Amino acid sequence: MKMRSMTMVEMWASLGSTMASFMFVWAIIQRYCPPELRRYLEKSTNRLTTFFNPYIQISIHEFTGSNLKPHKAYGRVEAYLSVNSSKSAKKLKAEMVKGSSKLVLSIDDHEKVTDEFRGVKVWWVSGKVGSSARPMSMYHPEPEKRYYRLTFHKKHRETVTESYLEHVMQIGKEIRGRSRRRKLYTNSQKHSMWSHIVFKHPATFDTLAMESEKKQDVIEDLLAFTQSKDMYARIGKAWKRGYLLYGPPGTGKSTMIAAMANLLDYDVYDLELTSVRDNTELKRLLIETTSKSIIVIEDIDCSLDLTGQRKKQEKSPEDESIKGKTETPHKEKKEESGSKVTLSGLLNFIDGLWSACGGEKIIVFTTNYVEKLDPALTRRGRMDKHVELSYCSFEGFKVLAKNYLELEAHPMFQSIHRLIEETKITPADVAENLMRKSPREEAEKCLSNLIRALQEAKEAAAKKKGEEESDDIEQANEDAQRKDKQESDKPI
Ligand SMILES: Nc1ncnc2c1ncn2[C@@H]1O[C@H](COP(=O)(O)OP(=O)(O)OP(=O)(O)O)[C@@H](O)[C@H]1O
Repeated sequence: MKMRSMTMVEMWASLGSTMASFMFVWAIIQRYCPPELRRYLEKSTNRLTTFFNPYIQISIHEFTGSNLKPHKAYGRVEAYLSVNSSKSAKKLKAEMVKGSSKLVLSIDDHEKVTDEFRGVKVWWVSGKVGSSARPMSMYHPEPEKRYYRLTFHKKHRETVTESYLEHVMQIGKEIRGRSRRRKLYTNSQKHSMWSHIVFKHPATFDTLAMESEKKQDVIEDLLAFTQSKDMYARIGKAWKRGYLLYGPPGTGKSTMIAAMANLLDYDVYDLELTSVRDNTELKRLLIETTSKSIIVIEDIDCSLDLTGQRKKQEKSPEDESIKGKTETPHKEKKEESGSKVTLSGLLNFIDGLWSACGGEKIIVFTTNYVEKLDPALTRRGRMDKHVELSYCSFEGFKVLAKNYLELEAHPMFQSIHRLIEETKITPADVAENLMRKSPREEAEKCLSNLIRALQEAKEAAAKKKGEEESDDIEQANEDAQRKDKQESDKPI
């Protein structure tokens, strides 16, 4: 027994001295060897260890090369590990994501976690390079480059590369989708590029004042669109759908776009056409939009003189550039935009080759004056669905009364029902009257405000109609007198 323990001690002592000698030799090599020989030795040692090492490693980097955008795969691994392995990790990082009050946990740098998939054990470790390395310059230190490294036994190569990684990507994508904050993009004139803020709008189809049948039709159309990827591929059509929302100001066109984005969980790109310099810039902005998004051009009739352009285009080549016209008798006059976007550029934007890039996109145009639009723009195929938003009906009022006053029925509803059917009032005006001016204001007060507004609107309409009728009579009299005079002036 004594003999055996002596042997162990000796063995450890000899191993220790071998290690020490090896380290010494390695230090000498590092210091005195020419770089070429050192690199050769490093390579050979690496090859040797790899040959004997039964484990395989896969690294997933946040950035590679000169890429400025982080790799999707890195984000998905991060999301996957934050949920699946953060419970077993001993060192975690907690970060507050901008715009959210929730702390997001992820495994800390150089922390190792274990995961299991179909009985296969794998290890993940997070790391970073760059920050501690020599800075590129005092003013431009080399940015930190983070990565995740996956280690597994070589006998599981097939399971890991063919199934496990796909599983991680899939789950990571779902987790990111759930925690994703949607964005509202707009194109700024200065840099002609998209800038964004977090998109938060409370509007839903439930809070939208609109006939329920019409509403249901739009909801079904939108949902059918999102589930029709295969159908679009089969018929060889780009996976996009055009909506034209039209109706008087204050009838809920913008509100409906917000409800659409909330229903589908899409980002919104609010395209200010008058800020787009020309067709090339329009194309570039389109290419930069991501999938699962709604691209909106509001008040299309005010953004460009589309009818004027069409006439000119009939005479001149297609690509003739015409200055964006901002004049409109109905809307506020906008500043001279200097935009050279043409109708053909806009049509290309909707259904040219580039419009198919990215997939799953909805394009929405809004206008107060549908009759002013060029038919080329609104024809089916380009604008697949035309939705009219109109004056408030009694059904619409009931939605607003529920939203604003939490009322589903009230004796005063009867008068409102009668008046609203006889009057043209926008949902925006109804909403304005139903809004409590202070938290203590009684619902009855708001309902009487609305009744008064409806009566005033009815009287104003009757007065206008009376004036128009007397104008018509006056005009008819004048016409008759002129005709009589012409008759009497005729030579007999
Ligand atoms: N159909 C509606 N349902 C619910 N709220 C509405 C509706 N229409 C208007 N509103 C209310 O009126 C406000 C203005 O409406 P919105 O901006 O959606 O109208 P619009 O038709 O887009 O007007 P414009 O043509 O002037 O852009 C909204 O913020 C909302 O509070």
